[in-house]
Amino acid sequence: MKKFLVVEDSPIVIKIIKHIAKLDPSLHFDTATSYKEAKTLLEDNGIDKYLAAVVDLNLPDAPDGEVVDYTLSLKIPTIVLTGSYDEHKRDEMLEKPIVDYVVKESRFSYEYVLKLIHRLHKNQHIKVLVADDSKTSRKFITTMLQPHLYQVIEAEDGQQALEIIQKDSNIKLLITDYNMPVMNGFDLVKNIRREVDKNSLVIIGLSTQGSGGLSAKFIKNGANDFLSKPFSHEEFHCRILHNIETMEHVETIQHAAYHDYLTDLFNRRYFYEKGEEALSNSHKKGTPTCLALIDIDHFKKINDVYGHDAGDHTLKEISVLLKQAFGRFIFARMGGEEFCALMPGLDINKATTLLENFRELVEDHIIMLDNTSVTVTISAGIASDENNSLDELMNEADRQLYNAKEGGRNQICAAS
Ligand SMILES: Nc1nc2c(ncn2[C@@H]2O[C@H](COP(=O)(O)OP(=O)(O)OP(=O)(O)O)[C@@H](O)[C@H]2O)c(=O)[nH]1
Repeated sequence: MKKFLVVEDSPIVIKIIKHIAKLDPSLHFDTATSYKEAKTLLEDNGIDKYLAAVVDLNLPDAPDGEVVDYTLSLKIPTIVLTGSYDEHKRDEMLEKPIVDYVVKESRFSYEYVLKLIHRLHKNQHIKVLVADDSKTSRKFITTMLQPHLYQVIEAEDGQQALEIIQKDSNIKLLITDYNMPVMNGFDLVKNIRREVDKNSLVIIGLSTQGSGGLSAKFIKNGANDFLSKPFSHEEFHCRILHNIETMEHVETIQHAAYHDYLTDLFNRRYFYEKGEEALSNSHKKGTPTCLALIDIDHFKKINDVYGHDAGDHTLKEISVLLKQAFGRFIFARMGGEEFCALMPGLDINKATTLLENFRELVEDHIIMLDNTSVTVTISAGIASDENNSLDELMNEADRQLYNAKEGGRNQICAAS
């Protein structure tokens, strides 16, 4: 992560920021104790070195927030961190395109500033679409989003917005007006929700106050939230932040629910959910499908001889090879040293060839441990689909895996 710049003359404040930032190894910052020093630092290092600036309003050579104007003039996202709460000053600052205005009240204020820095870092990868037929309104919203480093795209009507979203799955937030030509905001939301759910794209509707429950209608049509015009700088950003963070939390939970903690491969739950779906599609289309159960041979020995950490490392290495070999299929760590792959489109001959290649890949792969290196082998059982259920395929593959183990391991057995 890029560095941030702290412009602050109080040694105590610098010490607190240093202390809190130390707890997070991804955070790095430079300090300047005056306007002059900040200027020299930015001229010497270049503005691209900094993600953002955290600026005190009252410095010996800049007593009235002059550094804020300076960093903003360089288009550096600027967070004001001030010791005094002055309502007038605060309103004056929030008129400028600053990221936020934070009062040094407690440890939480500093933690909040560092959270903002992380947010700015993440925002760089978030695409936002602003749909409004009024150029002035679009510009107004874009101007509020840009200091927060979002990638902003604009659309002039609902139809244009829909087409942009259909083409670009990286758009994570849509801010849309209601009244637009060609397609209005409600129809836009309804159309989007046929394809993209609330956890993949946040939609915030814009409604004008006194316009007869537009906000509720937006939500009923599938928007995550709404903003009533006119809204304040802080309300705008709080709503956006709240919704984006909720989406990110859901993403984290979904990832944890479907992935194995050690290897980050998909887990049994994912395999059964996606596998049933894929198998039923294959049955409908009449395409062949094979299922392989793969098991590392004598894995217990790795743990016993080299320790549990070496065992974990081996599982991770084999998982990387699995991703390479089965990346286009549905595959998962089912538990322990057992993996499973469902291969729609492959008949038994093609599946056997793929598994044979994988067996050789594993056999030839050298796993580096702390003081030594090892190789392992795998055995696998393959079952082919003859309108069988996933459980039946699994049982047959398990019988074939048993044969492979009994036959001396390091081999593939397939149901004929
Ligand atoms: N390090 C590590 N070991 C694990 C993990 N999950 C399961 N194991 C170990 O995997 C070993 C599996 O041993 P067995 O079922 O006897 O199988 P094996 O030694 O591979 O022998 P065969 O399958 O018959 O070739 C056990 O010792 C488990 O403790 C894990 O996440 N990490």
